[in-house]
Amino acid sequence: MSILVQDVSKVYQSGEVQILALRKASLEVPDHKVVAILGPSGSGKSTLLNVIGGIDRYDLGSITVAGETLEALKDSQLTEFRRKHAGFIFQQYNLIPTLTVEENVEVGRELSQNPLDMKEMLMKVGMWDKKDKFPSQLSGGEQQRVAIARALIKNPEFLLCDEPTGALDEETGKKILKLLQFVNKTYGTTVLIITHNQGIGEMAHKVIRMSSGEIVEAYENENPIAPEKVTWA
Ligand SMILES: Nc1ncnc2c1ncn2[C@@H]1O[C@H](COP(=O)(O)OP(=O)(O)OP(=O)(O)O)[C@@H](O)[C@H]1O
Repeated sequence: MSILVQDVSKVYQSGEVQILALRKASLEVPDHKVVAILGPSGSGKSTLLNVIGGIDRYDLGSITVAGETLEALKDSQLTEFRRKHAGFIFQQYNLIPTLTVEENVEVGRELSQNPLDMKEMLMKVGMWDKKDKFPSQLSGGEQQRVAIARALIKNPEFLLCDEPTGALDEETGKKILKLLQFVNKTYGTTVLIITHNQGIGEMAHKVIRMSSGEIVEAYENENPIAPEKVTWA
């Protein structure tokens, strides 16, 4: 099992107020799957992704990812885990504006002991011919492709995507989903996608729905559909 989350709870302290962002969440994700995480704003989706990826700590429960039990790791080991195993994609791309496409992807490469080839990576995401451009010279979809290349060049086992198509129109968003599905098939990367778009669940092997910090529904799709057929909402 590539990801095993067992009864995980997380509390945020906001002044006097305690917010229970995760309530005994449990989840199993086998290797090489695409998982969609659905749920309303504030339901705990990002918190779940962040604890799985080792960005955040949790208060109770256990998470095992790629054979590592995360609550047993010291901070430096958790950083090492994150660098080695996890790639992150965000809605707002988070590219460095003063670096070119190639230099941005190089940032991801430098984090890895075993990186993939730069040219191959930029060809795969369709950005080789724009390798010397700066982020401001690219469309949103192109910037997201660069962000995907930056996350992938270190050859992570997991790609954790927080609203990867949230800032994109339908046509561009579907191209990004197609790229994520391609990555899953080609490299065997496990892909977790947070989305408000219910339709994206149709292309996932597994769908989970969150509400008020709980995983209230989990089901599997026997035949995930192609991203271009996803109902866009
Ligand atoms: N750093 C923080 N400090 C305090 N509260 C937080 C923090 N991060 C998240 N929360 C709270 O925890 C709860 C879960 O937030 P989370 O971001 O995981 O939800 P989400 O489902 O990803 O929401 P969205 O779809 O709006 O991104 C919310 O009530 C949120 O306000």
